[in-house]
Amino acid sequence: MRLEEQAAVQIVAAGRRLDALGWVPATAGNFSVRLDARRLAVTVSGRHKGFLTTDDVMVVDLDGVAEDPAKRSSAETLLHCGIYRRFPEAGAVLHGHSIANTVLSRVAGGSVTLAGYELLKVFPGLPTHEASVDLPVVPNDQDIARMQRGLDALWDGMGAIPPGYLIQGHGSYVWAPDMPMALARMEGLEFMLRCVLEERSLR
Ligand SMILES: CSCCC(=O)C(=O)COP(=O)(O)O
Ligand SMILES: [Zn+2]
Repeated sequence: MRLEEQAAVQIVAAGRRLDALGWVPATAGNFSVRLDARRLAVTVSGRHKGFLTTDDVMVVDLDGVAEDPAKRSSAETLLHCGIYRRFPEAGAVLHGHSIANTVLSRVAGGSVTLAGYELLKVFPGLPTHEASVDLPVVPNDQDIARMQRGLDALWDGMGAIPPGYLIQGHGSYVWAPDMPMALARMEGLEFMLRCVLEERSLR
């Protein structure tokens, strides 16, 4: 199977998985896989991510320019490109809109601290639960290029950058070296966000 076809199959399967978990309601969410040093496979804009076919995946370059100009890539393509440009180890990117990530992103301020959870081990460099990750929360913006510039400025000022972030009132982005690992990170992250939400509701 060609690299593009393999990536499309992985993206279709990821959509089914995240839809089953309720994290891509309506036409929310978008996914991508890096193909090589300058290209990625990404979802077509506006499709329901639980019902994707391989035709709903297209190829763009790291500037977001489509190989097939007849297709329109995700409205958030430049956020995927921003991750692949910045993090050479990133091989797959997932974006979802869960209730937990949306609610927490609205009440959290500039970051959500995840501390003491066994599932922190899904993130790189955290071999124990005795760790803490400050997940950045950035303002939502319909100007995606401007949002990416804000992220780049934020990352410039950070030491260790966690492989994910939240967008206020919008959703989460997570990346990893490949799609299975990106799915694991998203599931781990969403589990911890749900825990944070439930713990807050007990206070
Ligand atoms: C109805 S969801 C609004 C757009 C969005 O946030 C999203 O994740 C999906 O956009 P896309 O263009 O990738 O389908
Ligand atoms: Zn979105």
